[in-house]
Amino acid sequence: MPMRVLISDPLSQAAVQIFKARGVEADFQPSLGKDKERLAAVIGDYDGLAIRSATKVTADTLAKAGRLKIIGRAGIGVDNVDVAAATARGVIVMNTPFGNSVTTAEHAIALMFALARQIPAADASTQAGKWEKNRFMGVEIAGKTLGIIGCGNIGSIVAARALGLRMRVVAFDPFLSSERAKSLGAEKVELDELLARADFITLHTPLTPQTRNILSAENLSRAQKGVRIVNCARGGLVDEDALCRALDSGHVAGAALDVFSVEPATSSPLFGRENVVCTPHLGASTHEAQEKVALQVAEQMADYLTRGAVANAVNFPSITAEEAPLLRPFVELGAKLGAVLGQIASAGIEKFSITYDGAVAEQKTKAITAAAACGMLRVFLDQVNPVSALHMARERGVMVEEIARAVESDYESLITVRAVTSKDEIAVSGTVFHDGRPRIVRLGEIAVESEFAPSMIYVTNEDKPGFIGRFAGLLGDAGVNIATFALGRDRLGGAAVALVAIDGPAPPATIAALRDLPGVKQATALQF
Ligand SMILES: NC(=O)c1ccc[n+]([C@@H]2O[C@H](COP(=O)([O-])OP(=O)(O)OC[C@H]3O[C@@H](n4cnc5c(N)ncnc54)[C@H](O)[C@@H]3O)[C@@H](O)[C@H]2O)c1
Ligand SMILES: O=C(O)CC[C@@H](O)C(=O)O
Repeated sequence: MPMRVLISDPLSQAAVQIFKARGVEADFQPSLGKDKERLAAVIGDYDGLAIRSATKVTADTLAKAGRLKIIGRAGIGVDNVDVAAATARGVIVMNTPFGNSVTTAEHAIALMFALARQIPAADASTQAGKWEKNRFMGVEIAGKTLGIIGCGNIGSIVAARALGLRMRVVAFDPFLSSERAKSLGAEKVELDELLARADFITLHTPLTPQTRNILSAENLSRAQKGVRIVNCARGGLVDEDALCRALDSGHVAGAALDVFSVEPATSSPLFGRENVVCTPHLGASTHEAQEKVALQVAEQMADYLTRGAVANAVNFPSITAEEAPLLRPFVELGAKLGAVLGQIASAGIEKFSITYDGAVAEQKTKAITAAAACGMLRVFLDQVNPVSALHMARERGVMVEEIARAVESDYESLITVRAVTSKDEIAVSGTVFHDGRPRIVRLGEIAVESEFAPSMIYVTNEDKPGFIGRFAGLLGDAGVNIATFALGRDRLGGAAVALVAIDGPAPPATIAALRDLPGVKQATALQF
């Protein structure tokens, strides 16, 4: 039976030709993705689903997709796909990480000019026959400072364009090395400095727990008076209510938004303001970019469906069918240990190392290393996959080291991941017992044994009487149910760690309150 792909969003028709040429049947139904029920009714007939951003692939949709093997996103963000549910069902999710970068960077620059010269309001006024020459006084771009939050593919292109416009560029990105910043012609700074110096701020990060509301009321208040903000990345990076208040007070002189916390955004308190420019998530919408991403996604999907080749998958490590059963639990362990490092790191990671002790050192450790680096990077980058993780780490100036030793330890196999940050060094070790389940067995130098749970809290504190009672009491008062509680310390009265599995994600307010408990040095919510 021929492979069948459904194209449920408005992709370039060029994709259909590629599928046909590769012997894959393609149904082009570009508005189907907006109709959740119709999509659920037909999805069971397809091996592949090619989408942009309108189709929401939920766990419910996936539950009806018995035949589905692959979801191809013609674009970057896969936040409209429940990747965890797809992974659980063995469905590969792939994207096209670079095809629309230039186009989106150009949109950010276009929005910056629109803001600086009030072009939309001036256009409306002129076309209404008013000729209000004195009403629209703009600001010059040259000589101004552009603050780029998130300097990956798109942020780097924006930096190059801004330098060409004779702007000064400062960038905040925990994964940007000073050398890389220098080669881009930008100055690497911390967020506070960026806020204090930027005349224009442009956002180019994925939406993650760390970046949600990165422009919060507090951070907006730290920005220069008269700052102008551009968001072409993801809704949710800017606190929209706080932005309204800052625009009302005049602290923020203007904002240009391509993305919104709820999309489609058909109403918003931000609408109707002269100093706000809005576009309906058009960042990637050029003929050139759409042609590129459609061709690329069709090639990648056809390659997988006809030859089993995987490229740009966000949820699939490269392991052969024979290696899979032996390697899978260690790959899972590596990914989770990496995710711990990424989440507890308090500063940019400069070096990442992974040490294999015992039997695991004889395995195909490259796949585990890739999974571990991917787990760490995925905290910061939404399109990283195990195949690209090491390349992306190096590209961001992170040194990666792998050490395999056939030495004896307390465990048959022990994996330790270690990160050197600009502030400190952190390490976490784990193993897989005979039940096949990965466990943490050491945090830093402190032994502590815990299985992984979807939501956990990691705390480091001074080993003093009364701490555990206060800790558990605080969680209880916040309605947070403890599933398991693992403790360790280096010596009586020394440094202690707690690793607590909880039922559901930790509320940020609870984590903040934990940090205020006497003796607590660090409290971090972990998600796996
Ligand atoms: N508006 C659109 O139509 C459109 C089009 C394409 C991409 N996008 C979005 O633009 C964003 C950037 O895309 P990209 O291809 O440049 O991604 P990228 O992964 O190449 O770059 C993202 C950068 O953000 C940095 N980052 C992560 N967490 C951070 C944090 N807490 N603080 C500061 N920096 C952080 C990463 O280190 C990385 O360098 C994505 O969210 C993507 O979905 C939007
Ligand atoms: O497909 C689109 O129009 C938006 C794409 C963009 O948000 C992306 O993440 O690539």
